[in-house]
Amino acid sequence: MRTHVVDHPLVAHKLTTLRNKETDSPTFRRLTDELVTLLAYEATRDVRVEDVTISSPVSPANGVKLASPKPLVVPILRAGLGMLDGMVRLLPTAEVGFLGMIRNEETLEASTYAERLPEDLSGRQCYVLDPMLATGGTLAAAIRFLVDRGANDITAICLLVAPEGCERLAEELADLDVPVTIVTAAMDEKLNELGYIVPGLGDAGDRLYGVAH
Ligand SMILES: O=P(O)(O)OC[C@H]1O[C@H](OP(=O)(O)OP(=O)(O)O)[C@H](O)[C@@H]1O
Ligand SMILES: O=c1cc[nH]c(=O)[nH]1
Ligand SMILES: [Mg+2]
Repeated sequence: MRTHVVDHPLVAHKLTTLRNKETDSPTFRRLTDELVTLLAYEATRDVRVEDVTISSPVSPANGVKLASPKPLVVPILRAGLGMLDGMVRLLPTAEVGFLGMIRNEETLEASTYAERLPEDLSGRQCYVLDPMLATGGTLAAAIRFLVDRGANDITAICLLVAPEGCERLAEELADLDVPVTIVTAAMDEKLNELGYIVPGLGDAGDRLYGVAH
């Protein structure tokens, strides 16, 4: 597993405002959207393209277009939905599949409550969207789900990751012969006793959409 922390002043600037507990929900949603587009720029460095020749107003020109099969973007509900628009702005031809997952706030175990994905993911480049990689349980389960469907090229975009979650993910995925890349705006310090990322930004889903319970 490869973890790529995007080191860019605009990313750091937007992330600082996201972390601020005074930032309201509309601003949080807008900044999430903007930040994802910056992270997606890095995450799609290896997106597959094919050669094309077009005619400019002046002469023929060789170029590229996004290749088939189309990339698949998978937001993990709920909070990952806040990252979808920013991602498909960069990959307009991508298809979108959905995974609904929830972490039990007492046991910290992740469970899946909804799934709408293509049956066969072999040969597809998959981009998973989830703002928070905390204990890593949610992302590990999501990636296993995609691999069971045949995915073998997976990149996850997370706003924030915790070192404990990255370690667990690397261990849990060690038996899957599938390269996984994590692209993130920051590797934070640690998890607290409630499984929240420190300093983190709080509950991403609640800050995007309001308190769920
Ligand atoms: O790495 P983990 O310890 O598994 O935690 C991370 C998960 O927790 C949050 O989702 P949550 O369960 O709060 O659902 P929500 O998106 O509906 O708020 C977050 O969006 C991740 O999916
Ligand atoms: O810090 C955290 C951990 C899990 N889920 C969140 O939304 N935030
Ligand atoms: Mg939540």
